[in-house]
Amino acid sequence: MADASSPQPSSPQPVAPSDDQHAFVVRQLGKQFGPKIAVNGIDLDIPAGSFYGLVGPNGAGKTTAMSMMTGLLRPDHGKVWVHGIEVWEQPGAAKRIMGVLADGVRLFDRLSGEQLVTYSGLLRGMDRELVAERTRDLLRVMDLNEDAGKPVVDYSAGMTKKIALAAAMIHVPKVLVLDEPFEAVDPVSAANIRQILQQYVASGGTVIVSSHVMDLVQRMCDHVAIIAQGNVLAAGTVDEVRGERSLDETFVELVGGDGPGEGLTWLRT
Ligand SMILES: Nc1ncnc2c1ncn2[C@@H]1O[C@H](COP(=O)(O)OP(=O)(O)OP(=O)(O)O)[C@@H](O)[C@H]1O
Repeated sequence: MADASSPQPSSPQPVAPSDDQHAFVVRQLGKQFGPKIAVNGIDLDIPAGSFYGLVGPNGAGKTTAMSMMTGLLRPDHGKVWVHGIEVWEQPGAAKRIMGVLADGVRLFDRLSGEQLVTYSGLLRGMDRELVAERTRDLLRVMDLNEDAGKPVVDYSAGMTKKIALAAAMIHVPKVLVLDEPFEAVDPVSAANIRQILQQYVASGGTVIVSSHVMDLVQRMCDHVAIIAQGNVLAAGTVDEVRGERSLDETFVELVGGDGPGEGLTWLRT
């Protein structure tokens, strides 16, 4: 029996990373909404220069985790460092080195696409001419030139995703955190965006994407974490996580793919 006078093992304390090898270090990060534990004290180590996929079923806690990692949603507990900067201690410094495509966060959608991207650059304190030059490039690669003058509120879902992505990139952050960047985006634009992100990673940047599309994550990412019910079930390089199987098979096995049983017996024609 443990001696009551001897020191008791304390719960693991978040430890600040002392190196710059990690874009993100996440320790014991948690969030609860009423009775629902959305994120259950997760740990993640995201190497600098990696293309990192966060995958999980609907409601797994991906958006909640990403929001806490990027300073958009205050955690109940735990800590996050981005390139060694503690996000909730130094939010200004942390946000300066991040570009974020958030899910469900309202944009200034009365602005035109061009104005929105320009505004993002100017808010970051960038030089006006540089902003104009990069805005032109971003609108071109996102295939939004023709709609540059249209209010974002009138954009389609895919166009809105692309303009928000452009706004997240204009200041050349060290880390891009993108929640479902390809959702609703057409295949040609998605291929362009993938190529841009791959070049960005090759130049030393880090990309973290959430996605439900396992095939895409397997092809595009070098690291992956599988999240379900607020817990990290597996994390590492894509090859470590999937082993001999496809990522899709690993995902279904880890997350549980019993299927709907008899399904909807009445939905027959
Ligand atoms: N603001 C909120 N209030 C109450 N519950 C919330 C809130 N945000 C998220 N949740 C709940 O937390 C859980 C995790 O949600 P989250 O949006 O993080 O999942 P997700 O993995 O991003 O899902 P999806 O892939 O469907 O976007 C869900 O059960 C969701 O209903």
